[in-house]
Amino acid sequence: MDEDDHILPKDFPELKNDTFLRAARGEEVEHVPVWCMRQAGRYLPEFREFRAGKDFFETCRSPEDCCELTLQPLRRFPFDAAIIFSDILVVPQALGMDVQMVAGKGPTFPEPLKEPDDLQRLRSKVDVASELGYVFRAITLTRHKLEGKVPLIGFSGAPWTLMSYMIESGGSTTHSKAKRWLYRHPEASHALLKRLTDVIVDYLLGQVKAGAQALQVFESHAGCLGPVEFKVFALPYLRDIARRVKDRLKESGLDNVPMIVFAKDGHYALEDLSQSHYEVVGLDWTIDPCVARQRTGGKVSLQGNTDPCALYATKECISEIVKTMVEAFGTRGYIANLGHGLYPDMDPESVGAFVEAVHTHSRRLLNHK
Ligand SMILES: Cc1c2[nH]c(c1CCC(=O)O)Cc1[nH]c(c(CCC(=O)O)c1C)Cc1[nH]c(c(CCC(=O)O)c1C)Cc1[nH]c(c(C)c1CCC(=O)O)C2
Repeated sequence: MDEDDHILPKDFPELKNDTFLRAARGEEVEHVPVWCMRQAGRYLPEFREFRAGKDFFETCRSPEDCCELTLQPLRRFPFDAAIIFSDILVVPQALGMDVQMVAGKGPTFPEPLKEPDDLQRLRSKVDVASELGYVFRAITLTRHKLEGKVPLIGFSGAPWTLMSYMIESGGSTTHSKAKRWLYRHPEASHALLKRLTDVIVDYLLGQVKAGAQALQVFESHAGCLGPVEFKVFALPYLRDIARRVKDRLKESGLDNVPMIVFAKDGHYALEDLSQSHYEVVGLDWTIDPCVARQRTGGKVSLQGNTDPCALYATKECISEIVKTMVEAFGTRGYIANLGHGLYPDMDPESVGAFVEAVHTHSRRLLNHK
């Protein structure tokens, strides 16, 4: 047995940089914290080298590999947070579904859910400790190996986004198979969303117990719903997750952790999202920062929202874009990030320029107050 198998979720090294956590809670900071979605990814040559020839979910099931991939971007850039290397699709796997990562195609479900009867194929009770214990072990190991440098973020996919993958089998532009369920089988849809919610609550709680210091919930497929469907099939479950995770943390005598909801292309729901028990609302790049501030009324911290493609610009341009963004969001209650994940063809130097620009411009603004 590897010595890491004995690593326990206690006696973690003291946190040295809590800027991200303070910004999430709307407290004062010395600079605006920054991290990037998909910061552990294929744009890094060391990531490509490490992952070469290995199955994606095999990697996800190895705590040592997840730890190494989580730490890689932090060795290069002064990010203010780490996000555990894993994937949102480990939850459908825990429910008993087969998911493959196909090179050049992305995630694929060989036997997707087709009709409500297919729900019987799902495990009726999911013991997250045994099905997803490998993620908890990855988090605990990474918390130790991070040496308190920055906080570690855990995450999950949101119920609607996971449901759409389980029905579509993979990526889709219309999501029409999954949306068909919403209109044709609303009861079965709610049954599935409820089951996903129950697993996600246990899963997120387990991540905090294992050492996650913040949680992000990815509603990546909010954009294919409209405001009415979102209110019925997404928002109630997102709310339920935040409320139940917070209640359960309290019951367990654990400290609250900041929770981030990222509903991509879901700004039609911004007001609702800002009142759904999450401390932070993540934004994609299609919304103006000032409008987002207005519509969320200072109730929550905001995270985002540089267009990932802005990283194809020159260093000087990136700096200007970041300056405008930080000035618009303001330095309080703000976490800089991209509006979605980094792409594999991006230049690591541009990521470095982005991080540096956030720190430099925000420090300048804060020093002039
Ligand atoms: C929808 C979604 C997925 N996974 C995730 C989402 C939500 C965020 C979003 O909206 O993008 C979340 C995710 N996936 C991954 C992370 C790790 C942490 C990080 O952000 O650095 C996170 C937070 C690793 C990953 N997950 C995946 C990769 C790339 C594949 C590889 O490493 O071999 C990584 C680094 C694979 C994956 N996983 C998924 C897709 C669509 C793909 C294929 C993407 C592609 O091929 O470009 C599902």
